[in-house]
Amino acid sequence: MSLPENYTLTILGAGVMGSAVLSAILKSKPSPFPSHIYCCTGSSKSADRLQSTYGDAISTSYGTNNAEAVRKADVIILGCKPFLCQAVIDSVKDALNDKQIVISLLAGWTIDQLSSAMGNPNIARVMTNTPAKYGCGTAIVSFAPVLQGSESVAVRDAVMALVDTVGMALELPEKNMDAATSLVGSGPAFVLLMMQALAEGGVRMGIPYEVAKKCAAKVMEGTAKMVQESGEHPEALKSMVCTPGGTTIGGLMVLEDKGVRGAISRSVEEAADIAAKLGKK
Ligand SMILES: NC(=O)C1=CN([C@@H]2O[C@H](COP(=O)(O)OP(=O)(O)OC[C@H]3O[C@@H](n4cnc5c(N)ncnc54)[C@H](OP(=O)(O)O)[C@@H]3O)[C@@H](O)[C@H]2O)C=CC1
Ligand SMILES: O=C(O)[C@@H]1CCC=N1
Repeated sequence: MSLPENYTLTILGAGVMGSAVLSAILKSKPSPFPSHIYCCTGSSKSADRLQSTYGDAISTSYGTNNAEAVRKADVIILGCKPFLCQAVIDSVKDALNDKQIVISLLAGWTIDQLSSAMGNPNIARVMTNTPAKYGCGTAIVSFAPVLQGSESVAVRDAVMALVDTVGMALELPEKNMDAATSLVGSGPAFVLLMMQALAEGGVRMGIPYEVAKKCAAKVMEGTAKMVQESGEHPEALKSMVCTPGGTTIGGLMVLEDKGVRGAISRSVEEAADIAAKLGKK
């Protein structure tokens, strides 16, 4: 199984995540590149907004007109909210066929659920995040059993190339997807809370907010880069910051006293538990 040369891509539910992935694809121009991209929404207002943002790189539709865009699709990126998924699928049911490749961005919906709802076994389940829009997102990809064989290597490569445009795409078994939903999908919100708290600490001590925000963002960016480039364990890098009797060890002791480390780890666990329940509602 492989993708047709000039394939058509339809994003069914091109909201925050669907359009973040669209931006990444348009910017990176992966190969093979779709010859036509359709973006489907629920409302005319959202369709108009997408059309004015992306111009003639895409065609848009909404509501009952989405069926036509879905009928033409070789690849469908499913980007609706989990609780609307069944209704969205039902609204285009007659336009679906079992040769299409479906890339789901949804939290909670398993490959089995998607497969039976869409009448199609060719599912790639993806969890990515909002930084995708800027090409610095993360994505975890799991393939349905029917796409795991050597005869589907071209499809897997095409899907990975498409998804890798968000920044970084890694493959994991589906059993890790709820954890990935939390770590990768929700992760930016957890990090933003930490970033805002760092900035506010600076403001509390007299630094103007705009400067504090820039510093907090750059400290996080720089620290992330240092972890990636050095390959060192974060604890080893952390100990290099701690001068004996100095400022950092004092600040870290407050964080440990308040249980921040456990709270962050448990927030990942809590969000993953919620993800596991989302598709069952
Ligand atoms: N937001 C995030 O950070 C992340 C979200 N996700 C997952 O991504 C998915 C989408 O979330 P998000 O992008 O935030 O949601 P949005 O609400 O931003 O996007 C949903 C999209 O679906 C469209 N839609 C609604 N009804 C229909 C319909 N009948 N037919 C076609 N399209 C329709 C909406 O159009 P309209 O605007 O007209 O209503 C909108 O474009 C979710 O399943 C979520 O779990 C995954 C990782 C991160
Ligand atoms: O909050 C949510 O449910 C979605 C999934 C991951 C990020 N946002």
